Amino acid sequence: MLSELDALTDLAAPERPFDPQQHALFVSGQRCYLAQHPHHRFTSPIDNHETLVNTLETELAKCPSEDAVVFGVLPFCKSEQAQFLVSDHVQTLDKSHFTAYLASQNKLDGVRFPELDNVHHRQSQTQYEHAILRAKALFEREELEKIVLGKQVDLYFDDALPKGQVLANLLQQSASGFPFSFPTESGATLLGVSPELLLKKSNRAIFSNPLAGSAKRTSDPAVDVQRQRTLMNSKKDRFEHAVVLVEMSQVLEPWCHQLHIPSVPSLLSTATMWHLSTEVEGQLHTPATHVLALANRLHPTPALCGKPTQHAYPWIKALEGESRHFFSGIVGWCDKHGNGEWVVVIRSSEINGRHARLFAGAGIVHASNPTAEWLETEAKLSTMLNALHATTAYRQVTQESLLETA
Ligand SMILES: C=C(O[C@H]1C=CC=C(C(=O)O)[C@@H]1O)C(=O)O
Repeated sequence: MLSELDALTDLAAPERPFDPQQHALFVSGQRCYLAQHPHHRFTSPIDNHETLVNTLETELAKCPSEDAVVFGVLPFCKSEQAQFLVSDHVQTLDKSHFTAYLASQNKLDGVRFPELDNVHHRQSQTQYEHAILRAKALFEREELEKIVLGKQVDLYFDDALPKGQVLANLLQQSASGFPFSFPTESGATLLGVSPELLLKKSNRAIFSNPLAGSAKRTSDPAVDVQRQRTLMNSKKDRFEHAVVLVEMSQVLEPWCHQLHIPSVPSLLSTATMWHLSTEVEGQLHTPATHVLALANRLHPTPALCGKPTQHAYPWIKALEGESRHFFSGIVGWCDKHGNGEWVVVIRSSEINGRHARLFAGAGIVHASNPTAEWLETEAKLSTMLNALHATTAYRQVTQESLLETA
Protein backbone atom coordinates (compact mmCIF):
# COMPACT_ATOMS: atom_id res chain seq x y z
CA MET A 1 0.00 0.00 0.00
CA LEU A 2 2.86 2.36 0.79
CA SER A 3 4.17 2.03 -2.77
CA GLU A 4 0.61 2.30 -4.08
CA LEU A 5 0.12 5.50 -2.08
CA ASP A 6 3.36 6.85 -3.47
CA ALA A 7 2.26 6.04 -7.01
CA LEU A 8 -1.01 7.96 -6.74
CA THR A 9 -1.23 11.20 -8.67
CA ASP A 10 -1.08 14.23 -6.40
CA LEU A 11 -4.19 16.30 -6.04
CA ALA A 12 -3.73 20.08 -6.30
CA ALA A 13 -5.93 20.67 -3.23
CA PRO A 14 -7.81 18.49 -0.74
CA GLU A 15 -11.28 17.31 -1.73
CA ARG A 16 -12.80 19.41 1.07
CA PRO A 17 -11.49 22.18 3.39
CA PHE A 18 -8.98 20.73 5.83
CA ASP A 19 -10.48 20.53 9.32
CA PRO A 20 -7.94 19.77 12.10
CA GLN A 21 -10.88 18.83 14.41
CA GLN A 22 -11.95 15.99 12.10
CA HIS A 23 -9.23 15.10 9.63
CA ALA A 24 -5.85 13.45 10.13
CA LEU A 25 -2.62 14.37 8.35
CA PHE A 26 0.77 12.69 8.15
CA VAL A 27 3.60 14.12 6.06
CA SER A 28 6.55 12.08 4.87
CA GLY A 29 9.13 13.69 2.59
CA GLN A 30 7.21 15.71 0.00
CA ARG A 31 4.03 13.64 0.44
CA CYS A 32 1.05 14.64 2.58
CA TYR A 33 -1.27 11.76 3.44
CA LEU A 34 -4.68 13.11 4.26
CA ALA A 35 -7.61 11.28 5.86
CA GLN A 36 -10.74 13.31 5.15
CA HIS A 37 -13.25 10.45 5.10
CA PRO A 38 -13.19 9.10 8.65
CA HIS A 39 -15.15 5.81 8.61
CA HIS A 40 -15.00 5.21 12.37
CA ARG A 41 -12.85 5.62 15.47
CA PHE A 42 -11.65 3.02 17.96
CA THR A 43 -9.27 2.63 20.86
CA SER A 44 -6.98 -0.25 21.80
CA PRO A 45 -4.71 -1.25 24.66
CA ILE A 46 -1.06 -1.45 23.63
CA ASP A 47 0.35 -3.68 26.37
CA ASN A 48 -0.12 -6.80 24.23
CA HIS A 49 1.27 -6.76 20.69
CA GLU A 50 -1.04 -9.50 19.34
CA THR A 51 -4.18 -7.83 20.74
CA LEU A 52 -3.14 -4.53 19.17
CA VAL A 53 -2.55 -6.02 15.71
CA ASN A 54 -5.75 -8.15 15.87
CA THR A 55 -7.80 -5.08 16.82
CA LEU A 56 -6.32 -3.09 13.93
CA GLU A 57 -6.99 -5.86 11.42
CA THR A 58 -10.56 -6.41 12.66
CA GLU A 59 -11.37 -2.71 12.53
CA LEU A 60 -9.85 -2.28 9.07
CA ALA A 61 -11.82 -5.29 7.81
CA LYS A 62 -15.06 -3.41 8.69
CA CYS A 63 -14.15 -0.92 5.97
CA PRO A 64 -15.02 -2.37 2.54
CA SER A 65 -12.44 -0.31 0.65
CA GLU A 66 -9.13 -2.04 -0.12
CA ASP A 67 -7.50 1.39 0.23
CA ALA A 68 -8.70 1.91 3.82
CA VAL A 69 -6.01 3.27 6.12
CA VAL A 70 -5.79 3.63 9.90
CA PHE A 71 -4.24 6.78 11.36
CA GLY A 72 -3.44 6.67 15.04
CA VAL A 73 -1.47 7.64 18.09
CA LEU A 74 -0.02 5.34 20.76
CA PRO A 75 0.62 6.77 24.24
CA PHE A 76 4.04 6.70 25.90
CA CYS A 77 2.81 4.46 28.68
CA LYS A 78 1.89 0.85 27.87
CA SER A 79 -1.00 0.86 30.35
CA GLU A 80 -2.85 3.64 28.48
CA GLN A 81 -5.02 3.34 25.34
CA ALA A 82 -4.12 4.13 21.75
CA GLN A 83 -6.58 6.08 19.60
CA PHE A 84 -7.24 5.30 15.95
CA LEU A 85 -9.25 6.72 13.10
CA VAL A 86 -10.09 4.56 10.04
CA SER A 87 -10.43 6.31 6.71
CA ASP A 88 -12.02 4.86 3.54
CA HIS A 89 -9.25 6.24 1.44
CA VAL A 90 -6.30 8.56 1.72
CA GLN A 91 -5.57 11.54 -0.51
CA THR A 92 -1.98 12.29 -1.30
CA LEU A 93 -0.89 15.86 -1.89
CA ASP A 94 2.44 17.40 -2.64
CA LYS A 95 3.72 19.13 0.51
CA SER A 96 4.22 22.52 -1.17
CA HIS A 97 0.73 22.37 -2.74
CA PHE A 98 -0.85 21.52 0.60
CA THR A 99 1.14 24.23 2.41
CA ALA A 100 0.03 26.84 -0.15
CA TYR A 101 -3.56 25.58 0.08
CA LEU A 102 -3.57 25.81 3.91
CA ALA A 103 -2.02 29.28 3.87
CA SER A 104 -4.69 30.54 1.42
CA GLN A 105 -7.50 28.84 3.40
CA ASN A 106 -6.32 30.69 6.49
CA LYS A 107 -6.04 33.98 4.60
CA LEU A 108 -9.66 33.59 3.40
CA ASP A 109 -10.70 32.90 6.97
CA GLY A 110 -9.04 36.26 7.92
CA VAL A 111 -7.31 34.67 10.89
CA ARG A 112 -5.85 37.00 13.56
CA PHE A 113 -3.21 35.12 15.47
CA PRO A 114 -3.96 35.11 19.22
CA GLU A 115 -1.41 36.51 21.66
CA LEU A 116 0.24 34.61 24.48
CA ASP A 117 -1.29 35.56 27.83
CA ASN A 118 0.24 33.17 30.30
CA VAL A 119 2.81 30.35 30.69
CA HIS A 120 2.77 27.59 33.28
CA HIS A 121 5.79 25.30 33.52
CA ARG A 122 4.31 22.13 34.96
CA GLN A 123 7.86 21.27 36.12
CA SER A 124 9.92 24.31 37.14
CA GLN A 125 13.62 24.57 36.28
CA THR A 126 14.49 23.82 39.91
CA GLN A 127 12.28 20.70 39.95
CA TYR A 128 13.67 19.50 36.61
CA GLU A 129 17.30 19.92 37.68
CA HIS A 130 16.53 18.25 41.01
CA ALA A 131 15.03 15.27 39.12
CA ILE A 132 18.28 15.00 37.14
CA LEU A 133 20.30 14.88 40.37
CA ARG A 134 18.03 12.11 41.66
CA ALA A 135 18.49 10.23 38.37
CA LYS A 136 22.27 10.56 38.70
CA ALA A 137 22.05 8.90 42.12
CA LEU A 138 20.34 5.96 40.37
CA PHE A 139 23.22 5.73 37.89
CA GLU A 140 25.65 5.61 40.85
CA ARG A 141 23.73 2.65 42.26
CA GLU A 142 23.79 1.08 38.76
CA GLU A 143 20.00 0.86 38.66
CA LEU A 144 19.93 2.80 35.40
CA GLU A 145 22.32 3.71 32.56
CA LYS A 146 20.13 6.34 30.93
CA ILE A 147 16.78 8.03 31.51
CA VAL A 148 14.92 10.58 29.38
CA LEU A 149 13.37 13.28 31.54
CA GLY A 150 10.67 15.49 30.09
CA LYS A 151 8.66 18.52 31.06
CA GLN A 152 5.29 19.84 29.99
CA VAL A 153 4.46 23.50 29.53
CA ASP A 154 0.98 25.04 29.36
CA LEU A 155 0.51 28.12 27.18
CA TYR A 156 -2.68 30.17 27.39
CA PHE A 157 -3.57 32.55 24.54
CA ASP A 158 -6.08 35.41 24.45
CA ASP A 159 -8.24 33.60 21.89
CA ALA A 160 -8.80 30.15 20.37
CA LEU A 161 -5.76 29.01 18.42
CA PRO A 162 -6.29 28.65 14.65
CA LYS A 163 -5.07 25.06 14.29
CA GLY A 164 -4.97 25.23 10.47
CA GLN A 165 -2.69 28.27 10.68
CA VAL A 166 -0.44 26.58 13.25
CA LEU A 167 -0.19 23.57 10.92
CA ALA A 168 0.61 25.84 7.95
CA ASN A 169 3.37 27.48 10.05
CA LEU A 170 4.80 24.06 10.97
CA LEU A 171 4.85 23.02 7.32
CA GLN A 172 6.45 26.30 6.23
CA GLN A 173 9.18 26.29 8.86
CA SER A 174 10.17 22.60 8.50
CA ALA A 175 11.99 21.56 5.35
CA SER A 176 12.62 18.15 6.94
CA GLY A 177 10.86 15.96 9.49
CA PHE A 178 7.37 14.53 9.66
CA PRO A 179 4.58 17.06 10.25
CA PHE A 180 1.39 15.53 11.62
CA SER A 181 -2.05 16.50 12.86
CA PHE A 182 -4.34 14.08 14.68
CA PRO A 183 -7.74 14.93 16.22
CA THR A 184 -8.00 13.21 19.61
CA GLU A 185 -11.20 11.97 21.22
CA SER A 186 -11.16 14.78 23.79
CA GLY A 187 -11.61 17.40 21.04
CA ALA A 188 -7.95 18.48 21.16
CA THR A 189 -5.60 18.22 18.18
CA LEU A 190 -2.14 16.74 18.45
CA LEU A 191 0.09 18.79 16.14
CA GLY A 192 3.80 18.79 15.54
CA VAL A 193 6.82 18.01 13.36
CA SER A 194 8.64 14.92 14.52
CA PRO A 195 12.27 14.67 13.46
CA GLU A 196 12.43 10.98 14.45
CA LEU A 197 11.23 8.02 12.36
CA LEU A 198 10.64 5.04 14.63
CA LEU A 199 9.67 2.61 11.88
CA LYS A 200 8.63 2.58 8.27
CA LYS A 201 7.68 -0.74 6.71
CA SER A 202 7.05 -1.39 3.03
CA ASN A 203 6.53 -5.14 2.48
CA ARG A 204 9.87 -6.70 3.45
CA ALA A 205 11.83 -3.47 3.85
CA ILE A 206 12.08 -1.60 7.15
CA PHE A 207 13.69 1.75 7.94
CA SER A 208 14.28 3.56 11.17
CA ASN A 209 16.11 6.76 12.05
CA PRO A 210 16.71 6.96 15.80
CA LEU A 211 18.02 10.26 17.17
CA ALA A 212 19.72 10.91 20.51
CA GLY A 213 22.33 13.52 21.38
CA SER A 214 21.46 17.15 20.67
CA ALA A 215 22.79 20.67 20.24
CA LYS A 216 20.90 23.90 19.68
CA ARG A 217 21.38 25.53 16.29
CA THR A 218 22.36 29.15 15.85
CA SER A 219 22.05 31.67 13.00
CA ASP A 220 25.83 32.29 13.05
CA PRO A 221 27.16 29.81 10.42
CA ALA A 222 30.64 29.53 11.95
CA VAL A 223 29.28 28.83 15.44
CA ASP A 224 26.73 26.39 13.96
CA VAL A 225 29.57 24.39 12.34
CA GLN A 226 31.46 24.41 15.64
CA ARG A 227 28.39 23.05 17.44
CA GLN A 228 28.15 20.18 14.94
CA ARG A 229 31.79 19.26 15.61
CA THR A 230 31.36 19.49 19.36
CA LEU A 231 28.26 17.27 19.21
CA MET A 232 29.95 14.70 16.99
CA ASN A 233 32.93 14.54 19.38
CA SER A 234 30.95 14.59 22.62
CA LYS A 235 31.51 11.34 24.55
CA LYS A 236 28.37 12.00 26.59
CA ASP A 237 26.17 12.38 23.48
CA ARG A 238 27.79 9.43 21.66
CA PHE A 239 27.04 7.25 24.71
CA GLU A 240 23.42 8.53 24.85
CA HIS A 241 23.08 7.58 21.19
CA ALA A 242 24.82 4.19 21.40
CA VAL A 243 22.49 3.01 24.19
CA VAL A 244 19.51 3.47 21.82
CA LEU A 245 21.08 1.44 19.03
CA VAL A 246 22.09 -1.48 21.23
CA GLU A 247 18.50 -1.81 22.43
CA MET A 248 16.97 -1.40 18.96
CA SER A 249 19.24 -3.97 17.34
CA GLN A 250 18.26 -6.50 20.02
CA VAL A 251 14.57 -5.98 19.20
CA LEU A 252 14.97 -5.94 15.40
CA GLU A 253 17.50 -8.74 14.83
CA PRO A 254 15.16 -11.72 15.41
CA TRP A 255 12.71 -10.30 12.83
CA CYS A 256 15.21 -9.57 10.07
CA HIS A 257 17.41 -11.64 7.79
CA GLN A 258 19.38 -8.51 6.97
CA LEU A 259 19.92 -5.59 9.31
CA HIS A 260 22.28 -2.72 8.61
CA ILE A 261 23.21 -0.36 11.46
CA PRO A 262 26.15 1.98 10.71
CA SER A 263 28.76 1.88 13.47
CA VAL A 264 29.24 5.67 13.51
CA PRO A 265 26.32 8.15 13.76
CA SER A 266 25.80 11.01 11.34
CA LEU A 267 24.30 14.44 11.96
CA LEU A 268 20.72 15.42 11.27
CA SER A 269 19.45 18.98 11.45
CA THR A 270 16.01 20.42 12.06
CA ALA A 271 15.30 24.15 11.75
CA THR A 272 16.36 24.57 15.39
CA MET A 273 18.49 21.56 16.51
CA TRP A 274 21.36 19.27 15.57
CA HIS A 275 21.03 15.58 16.45
CA LEU A 276 23.17 12.49 16.33
CA SER A 277 21.34 10.21 13.92
CA THR A 278 21.62 6.66 12.59
CA GLU A 279 19.81 5.32 9.53
CA VAL A 280 18.83 1.71 10.18
CA GLU A 281 17.73 -0.53 7.30
CA GLY A 282 16.56 -4.12 7.33
CA GLN A 283 14.80 -6.87 5.39
CA LEU A 284 12.14 -8.81 7.27
CA HIS A 285 11.91 -12.61 7.25
CA THR A 286 8.15 -12.24 6.68
CA PRO A 287 6.69 -9.38 4.60
CA ALA A 288 3.32 -9.90 6.36
CA THR A 289 4.77 -8.72 9.71
CA HIS A 290 2.57 -5.83 10.81
CA VAL A 291 4.35 -2.47 11.13
CA LEU A 292 2.80 -1.93 14.57
CA ALA A 293 3.77 -5.40 15.81
CA LEU A 294 7.34 -4.25 15.42
CA ALA A 295 6.94 -0.53 16.19
CA ASN A 296 5.14 -1.34 19.45
CA ARG A 297 8.01 -3.66 20.42
CA LEU A 298 10.54 -0.92 19.75
CA HIS A 299 8.45 1.71 21.52
CA PRO A 300 9.58 3.36 23.71
CA THR A 301 13.25 3.23 22.70
CA PRO A 302 15.89 4.63 25.09
CA ALA A 303 15.67 7.84 22.99
CA LEU A 304 12.42 8.53 24.86
CA CYS A 305 12.54 6.27 27.89
CA GLY A 306 15.85 4.87 29.14
CA LYS A 307 17.90 1.80 29.83
CA PRO A 308 16.89 -0.68 31.13
CA THR A 309 13.43 0.22 29.80
CA GLN A 310 11.46 -1.53 32.55
CA HIS A 311 13.39 0.30 35.30
CA ALA A 312 13.27 3.68 33.56
CA TYR A 313 9.47 3.61 33.05
CA PRO A 314 8.35 3.92 36.71
CA TRP A 315 11.15 6.39 37.46
CA ILE A 316 9.99 8.68 34.65
CA LYS A 317 6.48 8.88 36.11
CA ALA A 318 7.90 9.43 39.62
CA LEU A 319 10.46 12.07 38.62
CA GLU A 320 8.25 13.98 36.15
CA GLY A 321 5.27 13.77 38.51
CA GLU A 322 2.61 13.20 35.83
CA SER A 323 1.71 11.10 32.80
CA ARG A 324 3.05 12.07 29.39
CA HIS A 325 -0.07 10.64 27.67
CA PHE A 326 0.63 10.94 23.93
CA PHE A 327 3.86 12.96 24.28
CA SER A 328 6.80 10.71 23.38
CA GLY A 329 4.32 8.14 22.14
CA ILE A 330 4.15 7.36 18.42
CA VAL A 331 1.91 8.67 15.65
CA GLY A 332 1.43 7.37 12.12
CA TRP A 333 -0.61 5.20 9.81
CA CYS A 334 -0.96 1.63 8.54
CA ASP A 335 -2.91 -0.11 5.81
CA LYS A 336 -4.57 -3.49 5.22
CA HIS A 337 -1.21 -5.04 4.27
CA GLY A 338 0.44 -4.10 7.57
CA ASN A 339 2.61 -1.47 5.89
CA GLY A 340 2.96 2.02 7.34
CA GLU A 341 5.07 4.66 8.98
CA TRP A 342 5.32 5.67 12.66
CA VAL A 343 7.22 8.60 14.17
CA VAL A 344 7.86 9.70 17.73
CA VAL A 345 5.51 12.34 19.22
CA ILE A 346 8.07 15.04 20.03
CA ARG A 347 8.39 18.72 18.98
CA SER A 348 4.62 18.72 19.25
CA SER A 349 1.72 20.11 21.20
CA GLU A 350 -1.83 19.28 22.14
CA ILE A 351 -4.05 22.22 21.25
CA ASN A 352 -7.54 22.78 22.59
CA GLY A 353 -9.22 26.17 22.29
CA ARG A 354 -6.86 28.85 23.63
CA HIS A 355 -4.68 26.30 25.43
CA ALA A 356 -1.59 24.57 24.03
CA ARG A 357 0.39 22.01 26.01
CA LEU A 358 3.98 21.47 24.87
CA PHE A 359 6.47 18.75 25.79
CA ALA A 360 10.25 18.53 25.64
CA GLY A 361 12.62 15.94 27.04
CA ALA A 362 16.35 15.23 27.16
CA GLY A 363 18.39 12.06 27.53
CA ILE A 364 20.13 12.01 30.92
CA VAL A 365 23.30 9.98 31.50
CA HIS A 366 26.00 9.97 34.16
CA ALA A 367 27.86 12.89 32.53
CA SER A 368 24.78 15.14 32.16
CA ASN A 369 24.85 18.70 33.44
CA PRO A 370 21.40 19.60 34.88
CA THR A 371 21.32 23.22 33.66
CA ALA A 372 22.57 22.27 30.18
CA GLU A 373 19.81 19.63 29.94
CA TRP A 374 17.16 22.19 31.00
CA LEU A 375 18.43 24.57 28.31
CA GLU A 376 18.30 21.71 25.77
CA THR A 377 14.61 21.15 26.58
CA GLU A 378 13.99 24.91 26.24
CA ALA A 379 15.63 24.82 22.79
CA LYS A 380 13.48 21.84 21.79
CA LEU A 381 10.32 23.86 22.57
CA SER A 382 11.26 26.28 19.76
CA THR A 383 9.63 24.21 16.99
CA MET A 384 6.19 24.68 18.54
CA LEU A 385 6.83 28.16 19.97
CA ASN A 386 7.76 29.40 16.49
CA ALA A 387 4.66 27.80 14.94
CA LEU A 388 2.54 29.43 17.65
CA HIS A 389 4.19 32.84 16.99
CA ALA A 390 4.97 32.83 20.70
CA THR A 391 8.78 32.72 20.92
CA THR A 392 9.33 36.35 21.97
CA ALA A 393 6.34 36.48 24.34
CA TYR A 394 7.39 33.15 25.90
CA ARG A 395 10.92 34.43 26.59
CA GLN A 396 9.51 37.63 28.09
CA VAL A 397 7.02 35.83 30.34
CA THR A 398 9.59 33.27 31.54
CA GLN A 399 12.23 35.98 32.19
CA GLU A 400 9.69 38.00 34.20
CA SER A 401 8.72 35.00 36.33
CA LEU A 402 12.43 34.26 36.92
CA LEU A 403 12.90 37.84 38.17
CA GLU A 404 9.86 37.49 40.43
CA THR A 405 11.21 34.32 42.06
CA ALA A 406 14.77 35.74 42.40
C1 LIG B 1 12.78 13.72 23.95
C2 LIG B 1 13.07 14.53 22.94
O1 LIG B 1 14.10 14.29 22.06
C3 LIG B 1 14.67 13.01 21.90
C4 LIG B 1 15.00 12.90 20.45
C5 LIG B 1 16.19 13.40 19.97
C6 LIG B 1 17.22 13.77 20.85
C7 LIG B 1 17.09 13.59 22.19
C8 LIG B 1 18.19 13.96 23.14
O2 LIG B 1 19.27 14.35 22.67
O3 LIG B 1 17.99 13.92 24.35
C9 LIG B 1 15.92 12.90 22.78
O4 LIG B 1 16.28 11.57 22.95
C10 LIG B 1 12.29 15.75 22.68
O5 LIG B 1 12.52 16.42 21.69
O6 LIG B 1 11.39 16.05 23.51
